Amino acid sequence: MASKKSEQLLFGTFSLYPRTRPSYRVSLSRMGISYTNIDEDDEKDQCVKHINMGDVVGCRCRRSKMADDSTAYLTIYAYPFRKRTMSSRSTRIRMDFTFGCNASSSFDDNFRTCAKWRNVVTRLARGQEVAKEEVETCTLPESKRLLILINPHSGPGKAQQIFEKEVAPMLNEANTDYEVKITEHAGHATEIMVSLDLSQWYAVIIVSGDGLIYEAINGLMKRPDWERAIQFPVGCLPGGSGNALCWTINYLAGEPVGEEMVLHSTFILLKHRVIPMDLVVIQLPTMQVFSFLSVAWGMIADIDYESEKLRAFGAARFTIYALIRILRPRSYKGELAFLPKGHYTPKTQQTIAKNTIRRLASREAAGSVCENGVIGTYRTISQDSERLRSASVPVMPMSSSKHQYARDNLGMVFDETVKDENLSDVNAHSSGHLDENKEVNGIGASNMSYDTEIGGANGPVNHLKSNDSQDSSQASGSSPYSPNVSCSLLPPLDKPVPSNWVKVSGDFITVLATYQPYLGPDNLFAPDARLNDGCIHLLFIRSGITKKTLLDIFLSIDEGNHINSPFVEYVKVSAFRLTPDDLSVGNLMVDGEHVDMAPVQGQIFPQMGRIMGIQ
Ligand SMILES: Nc1ncnc2c1ncn2[C@@H]1O[C@H](COP(=O)(O)OP(=O)(O)OP(=O)(O)O)[C@@H](O)[C@H]1O
Repeated sequence: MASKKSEQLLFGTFSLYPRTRPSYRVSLSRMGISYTNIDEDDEKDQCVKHINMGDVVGCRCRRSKMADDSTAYLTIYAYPFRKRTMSSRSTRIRMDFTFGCNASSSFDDNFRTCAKWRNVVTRLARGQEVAKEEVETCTLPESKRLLILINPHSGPGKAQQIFEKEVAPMLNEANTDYEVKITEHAGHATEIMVSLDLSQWYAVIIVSGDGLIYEAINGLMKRPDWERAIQFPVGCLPGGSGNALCWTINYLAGEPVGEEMVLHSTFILLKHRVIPMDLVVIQLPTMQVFSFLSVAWGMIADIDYESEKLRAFGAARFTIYALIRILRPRSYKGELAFLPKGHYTPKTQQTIAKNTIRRLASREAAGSVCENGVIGTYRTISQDSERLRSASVPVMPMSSSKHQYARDNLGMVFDETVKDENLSDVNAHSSGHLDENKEVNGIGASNMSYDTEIGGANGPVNHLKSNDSQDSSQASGSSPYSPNVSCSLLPPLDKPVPSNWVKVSGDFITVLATYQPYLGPDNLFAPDARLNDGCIHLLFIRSGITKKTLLDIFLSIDEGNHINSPFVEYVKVSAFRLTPDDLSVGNLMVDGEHVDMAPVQGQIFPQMGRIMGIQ
């Protein structure tokens, strides 16, 4: 396996722009690109340098603006980890490497060489397999556009600016075609997803907070073809104030969280991976929604909803409001019922094993290796190291016979939108002779149609099929729930839960059902949760604890240590029901959206959706 990764696929002699000397021997393997100075006169800089394929997002061929220059250029864009100054933490930084090919006196020949390298590098950077015998004929991956939905009012109102300044340049580096739509009103993303011709797009990318992701997912579920539509990949970039799903995706991908979030989230998108994501069907008396994040009641819901008035503070609004609510705690009466995944033992009867959480300690990246074209990161967990992402591969094979969306082969487009500042690292040392926008007539044109896609949607998951044992009232046509998803574990809300469910009643400070580790910046509520682990992670805190204890619990959420508290019950379940006693007080939040206070129940639907991420 190791030898296959290091197998040399291509090699050649190049210069390193902007200099024409020395010459470098450059070789390409599945692990990356290595280059060594082979100019005997130049004794400096003789060591082998390596660009890790896992760090590469894209590659472009270019030519000089000088008409008589026959050199063709290959620019590789990579985002390796670098230690931050004055910090033990690492974040990715942008680097570009431009190799000049001048082996022939003919520009066309040199360009063909660069195009061959570009095609192989682009595929490897996206984690696609390239066999040695395919190298000579390898083309760019097929292309479909990304639909970018931007909410101009999310978070501090900077989503559009963030996209234009930080995201668009990276998409261009990776030759990714996209179209931007700015949402015009609340509910617009739902409308777009209800009527979108999904076959024309690779994925929808939400540049907003979790509210717009919720709209997009529920828009897909409103379609007559919802069973297939819900498999349409959704990606996200942090433009809101909470951005819980972005935190989760970065965390589970082994990328840094909380620093340079836009850069790291975009980096993940450019790997073009799609992975399954659990959804939870949430039923209230008058509606049914499809949740990807959480249901919160009590203190956590109060912080989320009532801190809206502090929106201008960005993510800090949650911390400020949490402190206010810890000083003035409220409790709420109700009954919580749930169907545990295994045997449930209340916390008071358990031995609390402190410091045993296998959390991912995401800020302690210790190094990186490349595997399957994706960088894998070792993170320090206590004294051990745990390998993340080693098995990361495209979820949906390109050749899947179940692929439902017609492939869209776009013609060659030389990207006119790439601005000179994308070349700044190179041009800073040059007289700006490279001309990326100049069309290379006829050369390799058939190879230069490009594609943002490696996967696409798979066929629908069978667990969504109707189930006759489902509650009859919902199947009878009198149900307010649409579409008629088979919730075999959930009785009608006005009927008692089955006897194998556990019931807990009394006064609660908060109840949280979540299916993602992060629920917001530094809010690692369920450190063990994964995007597709088939579990609802149910946490609840009962009243009767001191403000100091409550403060300690909240202060330990950023590392996920709160689940070790004897006062925090934590259980993995398949379904739950929450019945508040008094519907006139408190807040109920589904995925951060406020809903009318009412009894609520939910059931997990493993791998119902698709998300762009790396696992
Ligand atoms: N053009 C618009 N004008 C007003 N509201 C909009 C517009 N586009 C979308 N919305 C609404 O804005 C709401 C808030 O968006 P979103 O949740 O994405 O951001 P946020 O609340 O800042 O982030 P987070 O949920 O991460 O805290 C959504 O419920 C959405 O319906």
